[in-house]
Amino acid sequence: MPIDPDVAIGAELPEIKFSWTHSDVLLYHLALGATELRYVYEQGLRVLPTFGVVAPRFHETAPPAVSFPGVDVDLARVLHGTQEITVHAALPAEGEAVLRTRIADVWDKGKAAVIVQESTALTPDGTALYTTRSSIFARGEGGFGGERGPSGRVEVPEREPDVVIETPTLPQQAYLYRLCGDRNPLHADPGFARAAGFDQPILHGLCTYGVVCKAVIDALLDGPEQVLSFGAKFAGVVFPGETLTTRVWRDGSQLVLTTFAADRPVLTDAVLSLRDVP
Ligand SMILES: CCCCCCC[C@@H](O)CC(=O)SCCNC(=O)CCNC(=O)[C@H](O)C(C)(C)COP(=O)(O)OP(=O)(O)OC[C@H]1O[C@@H](n2cnc3c(N)ncnc32)[C@H](O)[C@@H]1OP(=O)(O)O
Repeated sequence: MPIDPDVAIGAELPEIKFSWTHSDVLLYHLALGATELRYVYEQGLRVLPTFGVVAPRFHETAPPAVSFPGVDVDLARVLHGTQEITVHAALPAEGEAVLRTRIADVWDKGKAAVIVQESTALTPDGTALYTTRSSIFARGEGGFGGERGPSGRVEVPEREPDVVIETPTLPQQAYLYRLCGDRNPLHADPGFARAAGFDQPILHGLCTYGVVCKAVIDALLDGPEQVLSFGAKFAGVVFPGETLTTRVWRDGSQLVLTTFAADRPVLTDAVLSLRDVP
């Protein structure tokens, strides 16, 4: 059975020990389309909080395998569903850490399975650097008799957005972003993309996630250190070269946002929470 929730839920995945340098951070920022000196030059480098989600596998060159205890799914069926990161302190430009991950839930959506993972990155002295919660949406893998799970909708205010941000992506964005540790052929190989049901390769969800987080920081915040957490649902695919339109509402100590590509929602249920920076 490709999915066995009794085995999967609660399973601990092997720890990942990892380290990163300025060069990794610079490449990550460039792959998001950064041109600002504070993101692309090692002196005075500011680290985007979303770097945390790619840092553990940054040097991976093989396509990801969707194979965990109780889960064995063809990569072509899988889409990134949701992503959240909470950074307990601003990320340094270099360091080392260990990532501990468990499968938190497996939901049965009938036509799909949603596999939820939670991870914590700890520094060598045991301090929690950041935590993440993410899900993958495995098409055609539902119907195993599991619970349906929550719908997880975030209310968007009815008023007009406080700010609207336009962010172009590059035609070669996915080719660049592959160098940040996700060599899923879905983002480069037209034949693989067609077999997965798309007319052309699609952009990595985590690339959209990083591009939008950066755009919001640059438009509205004092810097990346002000982000406590950022979570979003990948509600629609983005094709490299499309322009992203992000509608942002201020809501106390958080920002609620929705991102569109053309008129299609691509990031929904998106909330960026602010840290009090002294
Ligand atoms: C170990 C490594 C593993 C590999 C990790 C991934 C590697 C990466 O390289 C892969 C990627 O980056 S893929 C690119 C990023 N992701 C996307 O583009 C997905 C975009 N989303 C979609 O196409 C649709 O929303 C779609 C198709 C996701 C859902 O659309 P529909 O089929 O129309 O579903 P819908 O009828 O709207 O909802 C059915 C139930 O599913 C829940 N749901 C919907 N979208 C979800 C999402 N994105 N994440 C989690 N759950 C989601 C709905 O809530 C609904 O459940 P319920 O009825 O209980 O509310």
